[in-house]
Amino acid sequence: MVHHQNKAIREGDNPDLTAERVTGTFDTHSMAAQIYNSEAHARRRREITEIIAKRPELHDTKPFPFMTREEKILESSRKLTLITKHMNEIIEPNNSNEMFHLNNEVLGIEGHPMALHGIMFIPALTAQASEEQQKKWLTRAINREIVGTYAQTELGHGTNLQNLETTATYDVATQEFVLHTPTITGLKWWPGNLGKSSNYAVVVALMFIKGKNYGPHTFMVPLRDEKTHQPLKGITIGDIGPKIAYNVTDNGFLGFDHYRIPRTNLLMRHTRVEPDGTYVKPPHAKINYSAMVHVRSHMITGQAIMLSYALTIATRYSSVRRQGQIDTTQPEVKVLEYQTQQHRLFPYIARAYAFVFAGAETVKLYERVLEEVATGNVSLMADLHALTSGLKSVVSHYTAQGIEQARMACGGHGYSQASYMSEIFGVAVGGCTYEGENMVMLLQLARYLVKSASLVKTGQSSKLGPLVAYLGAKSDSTSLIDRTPTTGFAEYVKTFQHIARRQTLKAADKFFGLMEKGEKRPIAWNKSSVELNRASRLHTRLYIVEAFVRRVEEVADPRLKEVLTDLLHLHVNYELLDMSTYALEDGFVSSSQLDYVRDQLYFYLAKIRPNAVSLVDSWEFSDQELRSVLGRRDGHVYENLFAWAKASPLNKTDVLPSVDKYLKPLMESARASKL
Ligand SMILES: CCCCC/C=C\C/C=C\C/C=C\C/C=C\C/C=C/C(=O)SCCNC(=O)CCNC(=O)[C@H](O)C(C)(C)COP(=O)(O)OP(=O)(O)OC[C@H]1O[C@@H](n2cnc3c(N)ncnc32)[C@H](O)[C@@H]1OP(=O)(O)O
Ligand SMILES: Cc1cc2nc3c(=O)[nH]c(=O)nc-3n(C[C@H](O)[C@H](O)[C@H](O)COP(=O)(O)OP(=O)(O)OC[C@H]3O[C@@H](n4cnc5c(N)ncnc54)[C@H](O)[C@@H]3O)c2cc1C
Repeated sequence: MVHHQNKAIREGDNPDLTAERVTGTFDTHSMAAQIYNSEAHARRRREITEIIAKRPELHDTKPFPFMTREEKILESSRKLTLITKHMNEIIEPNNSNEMFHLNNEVLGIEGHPMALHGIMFIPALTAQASEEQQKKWLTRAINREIVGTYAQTELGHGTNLQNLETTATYDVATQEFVLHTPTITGLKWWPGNLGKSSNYAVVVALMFIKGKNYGPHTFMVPLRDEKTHQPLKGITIGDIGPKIAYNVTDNGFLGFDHYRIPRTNLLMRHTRVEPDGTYVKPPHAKINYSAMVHVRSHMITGQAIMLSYALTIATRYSSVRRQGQIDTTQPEVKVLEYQTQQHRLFPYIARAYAFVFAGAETVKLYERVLEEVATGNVSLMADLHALTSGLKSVVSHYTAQGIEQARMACGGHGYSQASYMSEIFGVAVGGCTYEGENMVMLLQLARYLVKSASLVKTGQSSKLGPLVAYLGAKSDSTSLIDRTPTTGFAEYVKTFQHIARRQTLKAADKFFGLMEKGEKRPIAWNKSSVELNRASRLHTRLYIVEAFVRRVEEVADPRLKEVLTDLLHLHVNYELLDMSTYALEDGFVSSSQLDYVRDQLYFYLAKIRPNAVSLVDSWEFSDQELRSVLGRRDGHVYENLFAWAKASPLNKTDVLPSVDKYLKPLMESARASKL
């Protein structure tokens, strides 16, 4: 038995796909350890996949696209119950990374009845509930004695939290908060699993004490009877209906009619209200936004995974799909041979790697900030907020674009739900909206950048934090890309720094200039906001490049280092071309330098070509996790597409009731009228 570098090779696979794997120059298990940030976790992922493969009760009973929403929810609940019961036989207790993988394999990406329970409800209680409150609720939540969600967004307001309409008015006499929804637009709207599954929620409401509005605060609120699951008196609750995707999650609505909860249901780790109504303010005004920051920090990796699902499907399929010739004397080629196909897919493969490396750094910073905040040190909260706001927006935007490119790269079959592309796109693109609409979050980062620009302009660059220190540096007069002997990636990084710095300072100048001309601050802000968001994007893309460079520098295995270096070359050249307007407009990069960048791009497309399949295989998605006929590991696409079509519910009978009822009579009457 030959041992190949690519560990996905099996006998009996489509030979076209095997041929791709044989050309791989690096060990895919070792690359998985880079992607999943540790050899141990990558190994555990494989072990978990194997355990699941041997347990048919954890497999889908039929393809998701053939199920109704109700069937999917039932099926998902069945599997959720099983994995909850048998969790300790499959994953290490309380290992959230393993849990994430188990969920993706068994439950899939369309959500499940406890999605928000793990992603936001438990994190909100962990970060915001006092020790005493945690004893009361957190243990029950972890044991799944209760199921919760995070209810913040309303029908009328999602972005502007200060204008939420749900109120929590403190009644000193009874020591209770009275939750109330005064209008239709004040109904909570969107919270995942609120509609039908949760019996508790962390609810965000404007807190009023003795007539004073203290702004948004978080409350632990029982919604349904723990025994009957019936809504409690004073609660109006239900599902908001089908969405673009993610339909196994019952996003819901919620209204309160003068609904009373004890004072002690205000989450009081950082904020307190004494029995007499005295308010004790938190060490940082936005400390109770932590559940959002938790998801924003983790969703970078989540988005990278969804982008990689689509790229795995498209790259494997492009290796078995033959269409047309390049040399007309030769047989039809794999569509992956076309430079246009490579240009469509490979830069996104590089982006997916870049995103997962940036995501790992973000989670590390998040965990550090979480620990520090627990001890009262809030000094890094603003940096983390700025970083995650930018990354969340940039990564989800390019992820959606990349998935759509991958879908189109699969031609007509990409449009079939057999590819699973539409669901992957629908789920991923939700990330552009949830946890803060992308434009809004870019503007949050812009506030941080403008403050930093102001330090530069006032000669206080030494006060800049590490993430923005480059703003205080001076650029060379022009980029030295292609002008110096090999300088690694340093020249590219300097060029991206120049572009981000120039745009940030320019946008800040515009904003400050408008104010100097007499515009009020918010008007000046609005009139500068497109330019400010451009700065936020460029700053974030610089961060992503730097995270990629940092990772490649750390890699010791020479084979991995070589292919990751190739990917990084592709990434920096592609990114620079993509933002070339900024580079050209002040002459920092010349058009002849861009020709060099273009040549480099084409060179690295060709260099990566033999490793393309191995690069996507390295994510080690099982067929169960991918749920795509086109993306099958074995490459046997056509026979399985035919089997899939035959299994379509419409093919259960040869003649549909609709034909009997309508089409047959229509044709019969048409024939009769001709007689
Ligand atoms: C392996 C582990 C697996 C874990 C799995 C985890 C994730 C998996 C991946 C994917 C997730 C999958 C599924 C989840 C699906 C859906 C869940 C969705 C949930 C939701 O959408 S919940 C609702 C989210 N809503 C929002 O995000 C609303 C957006 N709006 C806001 O955040 C705020 O309104 C605002 C825009 C930030 C403004 O805040 P506001 O208080 O009104 O503003 P100002 O008073 O003007 O203050 C601005 C001021 O405050 C600073 N600030 C704001 N936020 C923070 C913060 N969080 N930390 C620190 N500082 C903050 C800001 O910087 C400004 O400071 P200035 O100094 O400039 O004044
Ligand atoms: C799949 C999904 C799951 C969700 N899950 C949850 C959940 O579990 N819990 C929960 O509470 N919520 C949830 N949400 C709600 C989500 O967080 C909000 O929809 C999101 O924060 C955007 O708010 P919005 O809908 O009010 O958009 P809006 O703010 O109305 O945005 C509309 C447009 O206005 C622009 N805009 C708004 N304000 C500004 C501004 N200040 N400056 C410039 N432009 C602006 C936006 O950029 C956008 O183009 C979910 C949403 C989705 C799609």
